[in-house]
Amino acid sequence: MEPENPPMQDVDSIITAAGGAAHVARLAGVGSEAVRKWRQSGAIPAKHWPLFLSFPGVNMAMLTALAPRQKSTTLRPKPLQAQRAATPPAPSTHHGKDRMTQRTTPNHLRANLHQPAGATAALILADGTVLWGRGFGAYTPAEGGQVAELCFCTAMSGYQETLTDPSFTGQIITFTFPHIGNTGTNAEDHEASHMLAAGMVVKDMVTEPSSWRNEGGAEGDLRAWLTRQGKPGIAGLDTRFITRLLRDHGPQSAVIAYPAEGQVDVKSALERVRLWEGLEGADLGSQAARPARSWDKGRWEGFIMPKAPTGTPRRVVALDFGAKDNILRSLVSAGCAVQVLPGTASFEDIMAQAPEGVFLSNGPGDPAATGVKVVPVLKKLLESAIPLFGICLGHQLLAHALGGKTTKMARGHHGANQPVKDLATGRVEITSQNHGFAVDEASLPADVVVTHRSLFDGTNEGIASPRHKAFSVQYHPEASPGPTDSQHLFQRFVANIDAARAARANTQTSPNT
Ligand SMILES: NC(=O)CC[C@H](N)C(=O)O
Repeated sequence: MEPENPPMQDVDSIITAAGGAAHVARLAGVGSEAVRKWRQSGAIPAKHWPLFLSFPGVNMAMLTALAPRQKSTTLRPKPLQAQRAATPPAPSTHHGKDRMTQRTTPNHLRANLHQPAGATAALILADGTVLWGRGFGAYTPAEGGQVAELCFCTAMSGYQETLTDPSFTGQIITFTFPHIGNTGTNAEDHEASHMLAAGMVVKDMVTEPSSWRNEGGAEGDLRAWLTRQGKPGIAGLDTRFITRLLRDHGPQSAVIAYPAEGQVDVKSALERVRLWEGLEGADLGSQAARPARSWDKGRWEGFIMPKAPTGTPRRVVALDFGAKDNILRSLVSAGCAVQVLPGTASFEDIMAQAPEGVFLSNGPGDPAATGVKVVPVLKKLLESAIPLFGICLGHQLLAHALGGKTTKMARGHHGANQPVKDLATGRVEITSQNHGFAVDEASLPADVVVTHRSLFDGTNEGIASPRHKAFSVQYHPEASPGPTDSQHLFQRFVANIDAARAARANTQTSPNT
C-alpha cells in the first residue's frame, strides 16, 4: 500500500494545537528560547514527540511530516550526515557484496514516511524515527513483524549464540560490531533450539560465509539461516546512531518491516509500535521453558575449565526460564547430573527429584512478573536449605525471593566485554551480559550480601544469602559468547552442594558416635 502523503504542517500550528508556547515549554521542561528555536528551524526534537502526542489533535503523521525549513545551530545535522542525506539511496553491489549504506539521514529529526528508492525495509521506532535500509531474512507484513524492544549488543563475535539466547525474546538486537555473519552458522552454536529474538539490525549487509565452521555452504549463510528462523533483519543502518539514541533516551519499542511486496506501511507500523506495552510487566520467563529433560552433555572438548571435582555427580534440578545450553553443559562439566524442569515447576515436582542443588536459569521478560508464580516456590526451597545458584533472570528471581526488588534499567547491558568487580576479593572479571532489569540493592534485606558490581555503571551484579546457601550473578559465567573469567562460579555451586552433603553425612553419623 502506498503511504499517504501526510498533511503539511508547521511547528506553529502544532504548538497552537498543543495549547500554546508557554504551556508547551512548561510541560516539556524547556525555556521559551528552545520553543523559539523549534519554530525557527521548523522541527520539534523527537524526544518531545511523546509529549506532543498526548495532546488531542496532534498525531505522529504531523510530527514526522515536519521538514526543517531553516538550519539552526542546535538542529543542524553533522556535515557527514548532511552529505549522506543529500546522496540518493542507491545501493552499490560490487564484488557480490551488498553494502547499502543508510543514505537517508540518520537523524530522527528528519524521520519521514517516504520510502527512498532502493530501500526494501525499515526500522521504525516509537519516537517516530524511521530508518530505511535493505532487508534480509524472512519477509514481514507491510506494517512490520513482531513489535519488540530495540536494544544494542556490543559483542564482537558470537552472533549465533546471541541470536539464539532465549533471554532476547521480545527484543530486536542491534549489533554494534559492523561485520556480522562473516563466519556463517552451524548446528553447534545454538544456545536453544531456535531464535527467539524478534529480529536483527546490522550496519553492513551480511556477506558470504568464510569459515571452516560454517555448515551447509550457502545454507549456512546467516541470511538463509535467518529466513529459516522466520525472522527479519535489516542492514545499511547507522548502528552508532541507534546506539547513541538508546543510550541517551533509554529503551524504545520498534519493529522491522520487510515486506515481500516492497512497500512498507510506515503509518500502520508506527501505530503498532506505539500500542505495544513493552517488556515491563511481561512474564516471558514462564513461557520460555522447554519440556522437562535430563541433560548429560558437558562442555566441548578442548575447552579449558577448572578440573571437575570427583565424587558421585551432584543431583541438580535446573529450573528453565529460557536456559542457554552452555549453562547446562557447564553444570555437567562441573560435576552435576542435571534434570531440567520448567521454571514454573511446583515445589513438590522439584523435591520429587531429590535435588542436592537447584539452579535458576536466565530468561526473558520482567523478573517481577515471572516472580509472581515462581517466588513462593523459591521461598520454600530457601527454607529447605537446598543450595541455590541463579544466573541473570535466576539472579533477579532469587533477589525477589529474598525480599528484594528489581527495576527496569535506563541502559541495559548486552555484550561480552562488561567488567564486574567481586567485592570480596577485589578481582575484576570481564563478563558476558544480557539484561535490561537490575536488582535494586537498596531493597535487599540486611542479611543479603551484595557480592558483585558493574564497573560500567555501578549496578548490582551479584548477591549471596549465606544463611540460605544461595548465591547468584546478574552476568553469564557460562559465556557463549564471551570470556570465561567467571566459569569458576559453577565450582562454587558444586562446593556448596558438597558442603551440604558433608553436613548431612555428619548429622546422620553423629548420633552413633
Ligand atoms: N539474560 C537474562 O536472563 C535476562 C533477564 C531479564 N529478562 C532482563 O532483561 O533483565
